[in-house]
Amino acid sequence: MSSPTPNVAEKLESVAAILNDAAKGLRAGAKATPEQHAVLIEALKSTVELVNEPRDDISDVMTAFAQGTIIRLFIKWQVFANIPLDGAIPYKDLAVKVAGDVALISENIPRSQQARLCWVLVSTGVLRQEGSDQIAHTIRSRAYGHRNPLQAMMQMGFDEYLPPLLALPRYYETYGIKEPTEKLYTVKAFAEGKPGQSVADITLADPERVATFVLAMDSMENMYPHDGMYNYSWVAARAGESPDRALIVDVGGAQGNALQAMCKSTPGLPMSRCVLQDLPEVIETVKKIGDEGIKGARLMSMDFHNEQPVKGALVYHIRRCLHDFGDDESVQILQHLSDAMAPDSRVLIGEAVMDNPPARSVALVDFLLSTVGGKERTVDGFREIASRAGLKVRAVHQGKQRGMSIVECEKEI
Ligand SMILES: C[S@@+](CC[C@H](N)C(=O)[O-])C[C@H]1O[C@@H](n2cnc3c(N)ncnc32)[C@H](O)[C@@H]1O
Repeated sequence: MSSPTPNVAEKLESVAAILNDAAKGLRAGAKATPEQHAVLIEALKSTVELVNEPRDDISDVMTAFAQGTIIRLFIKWQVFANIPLDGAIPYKDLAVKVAGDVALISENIPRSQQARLCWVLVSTGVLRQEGSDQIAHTIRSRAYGHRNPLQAMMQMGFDEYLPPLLALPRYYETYGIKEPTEKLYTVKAFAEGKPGQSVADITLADPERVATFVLAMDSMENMYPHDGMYNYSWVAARAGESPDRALIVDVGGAQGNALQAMCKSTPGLPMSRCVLQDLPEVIETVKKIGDEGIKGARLMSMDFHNEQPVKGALVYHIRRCLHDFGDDESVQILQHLSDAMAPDSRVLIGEAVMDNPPARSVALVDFLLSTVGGKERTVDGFREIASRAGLKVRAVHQGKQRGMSIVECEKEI
């Protein structure tokens, strides 16, 4: 490492203080809040980046490639599922168990190969080796052992986003170096050899992909909390005015976690006056395996590219949907809400609002979204699409955690 500059030295001292606090908290038995955890992770990552030299960056990138690929393979081959939750298992027993589940492994992958793959994860602390021949879970690997939102998130990240990234050089050679906003000619469609098909059509053609997508949404709920950004008490206060009026319509609301959080944190806001809207495949899944709480809402299949079927609701909430689309389509989606609104209705857009330059997580998501024709936006970007849809931004409500805000819009009169 070259000698640190004073700035780097100061930064290292400030990280030392953060680490000291974290260690004290651990000793006192306190569980870090999500905000404290985020501060710690950001401090550690940004410090590594301060001292990294190019060869360290390259090594980090290669490690991430290898680790992500092996985790994905191990999910597919049921390797994580066959490591006991407590204690270790000899590599040779694991190979036999996995071979029992997936014939391909016994034929094509020698036992030693499994250890080689495990060793990468052992070297990065995802798995733990005991002695010279046994392997065990760590807190970082257990979640990949069974079907759950985090496992689905990892699977979706790899399967849905890596192929378009690998296709980017060819994509730009083919279409030229410009913003990929064409909804039928996305990087994803190109990567899958399906130019001319929308991302939704490509994904919806495969029910397994949809199921993984729906499940992965659940883990994103924790990454993008609902609470603390917007106070819905004014909606509850108006519930008695007209009993037939929908109070909140959650457009593209997936399994309804946002509605559940709103009703839970707002006394007097009844779920029965809320509407959960999503594509038919998603609404059917919610009807079958959704939380009991959300089944109290009106569950409505729809397509937000078409006319909004619920007219005059007090609030149209649309969270983490517009970022999947370029400006023209987002304007069209907002226009359908604008057309359905009463003069006192509000549209609440839940999205990351980008700073310039944006935080790491927002910049990353924005880049990934570019492969499906979507984008994150700055406040001005939201003002522009709102105004094109006949709406005016009243306020931007920011949460404690960066990465999610509510952009509150009203009809422009
Ligand atoms: C990124 S998810 C966001 C889900 C949820 N609002 C949240 O904040 O976690 C986008 C949602 O939009 C839904 N969606 C996509 N296209 C749609 C369409 N044309 N009409 C209605 N919903 C759609 C998806 O099924 C998915 O549930």
